Amino acid sequence: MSGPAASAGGLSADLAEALAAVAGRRPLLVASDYDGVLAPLVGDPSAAVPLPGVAAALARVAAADAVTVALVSGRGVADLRAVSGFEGPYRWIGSHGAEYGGPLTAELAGRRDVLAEWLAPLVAAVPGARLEVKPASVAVHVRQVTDRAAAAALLERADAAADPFLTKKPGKEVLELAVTDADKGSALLRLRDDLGAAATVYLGDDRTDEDAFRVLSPGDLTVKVGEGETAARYRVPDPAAVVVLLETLAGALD
Ligand SMILES: O=P(O)(O)OC[C@H]1O[C@H](O[C@H]2O[C@H](CO)[C@@H](O)[C@H](O)[C@H]2O)[C@H](O)[C@@H](O)[C@@H]1O
Repeated sequence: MSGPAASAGGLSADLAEALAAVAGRRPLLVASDYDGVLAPLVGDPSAAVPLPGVAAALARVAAADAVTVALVSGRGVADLRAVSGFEGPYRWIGSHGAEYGGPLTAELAGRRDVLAEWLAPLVAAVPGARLEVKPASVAVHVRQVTDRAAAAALLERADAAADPFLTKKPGKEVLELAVTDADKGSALLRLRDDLGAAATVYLGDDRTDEDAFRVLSPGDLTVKVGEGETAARYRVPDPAAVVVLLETLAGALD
């Protein structure tokens, strides 16, 4: 991954150069994760709103000729649309890739509901823990659990009891148990192929984004937001730097 040398606006000089280079490739796919990238992490998932400037920068990028913007989230698409407030000609990929072109089947919802019913009493027993029922998964959130030992024990219990037909998706202060094996990497490749994209930009901050970073090629541009090991080529410190990155990309595309 690139070194820390900073340029104007807080982007490293090599990232700024890479953005200028990728802006010349069309069709171009610009895809981003949501939580922790376009919206800072907060205690209540329903309060995670985009940073000022994000919506305008995304719209500028999407207005460029032969550029597609995609939102690729662990959230369900309906939730992502509502919480982000984004409106634009975007591709919406939710539930870690399980929601690609429309809603999921009732059969999957039934399996998810059984799972939610089983997890509910475990979560209710831990003050501050939160159960989020999503289209293809159930998420056990512990960000607001002050007893950290109890938080860890809850996540371990949910992890250990999950049957082999579920896909475990650990994330930031959360463990999701999914009823599909979809992942962001497979969804991103599908979208890239559907669009015939010559290059892809992907921004992400969490473990599930590593699936996307890993499937992309050296000619693509991958950016990890924040600390931690990553397969991404570049790094920015936080969502505020993502706004600068998107504005820089929009400027290069104009
Ligand atoms: O793929 P993403 O768009 O990054 O979504 C990942 C998960 O994001 C949400 O949880 C995370 O953000 C919350 C709000 O800031 C935070 O409270 C929580 O601790 C984080 O794990 C969302 O609630 C999940 O459904 C997404 O899968």
